[in-house]
Amino acid sequence: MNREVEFRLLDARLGRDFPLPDYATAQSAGMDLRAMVDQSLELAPGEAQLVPSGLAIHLGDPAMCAVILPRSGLGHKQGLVLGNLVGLIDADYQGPLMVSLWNRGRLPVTIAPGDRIAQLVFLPVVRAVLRQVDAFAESGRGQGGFGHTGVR
Ligand SMILES: O=c1ccn([C@H]2C[C@H](O)[C@@H](COP(=O)(O)OP(=O)(O)OP(=O)(O)O)O2)c(=O)[nH]1
Repeated sequence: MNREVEFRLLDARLGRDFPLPDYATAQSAGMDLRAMVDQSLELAPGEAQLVPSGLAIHLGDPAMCAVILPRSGLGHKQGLVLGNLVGLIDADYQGPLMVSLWNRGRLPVTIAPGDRIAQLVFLPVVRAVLRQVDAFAESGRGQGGFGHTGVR
């Protein structure tokens, strides 16, 4: 199912010098986000910087959110991941989409204007209402967790 999400172009180079965000294949889950920086930037090993995507989105529907995720190739090969590990975009957020880029590798990484640096995935959200109780009804698992079922 396709849902419409409003977005604003904050950088005139998007759609002119660089493609607008789009799905790379018919079944891609993520839209690539580009580094809309004025000039190339270098991330030293261990360094994180907030990089503008040149876009703002407004989901406007509490049953949706979006997440910013690393690109697998960049993360695995160059160690370029996200400083917040995953970026969560709230339905009521209308500001610029920023990408926290973190070089977790051992070598510097150079980012050029327009480089595809991360991906944006839209997800459904279920919002819970908490109900306080004195005790839980028995579930069978109880408090078992953190490996209580063993490794094999
Ligand atoms: O990688 C990210 C993560 C978040 N955001 C924007 C959208 C999100 O809705 C807003 C706030 O994010 P979050 O709630 O995760 O941040 P916070 O540190 O809890 O700040 P706040 O107090 O502003 O909610 O910042 C981004 O642009 N990029």
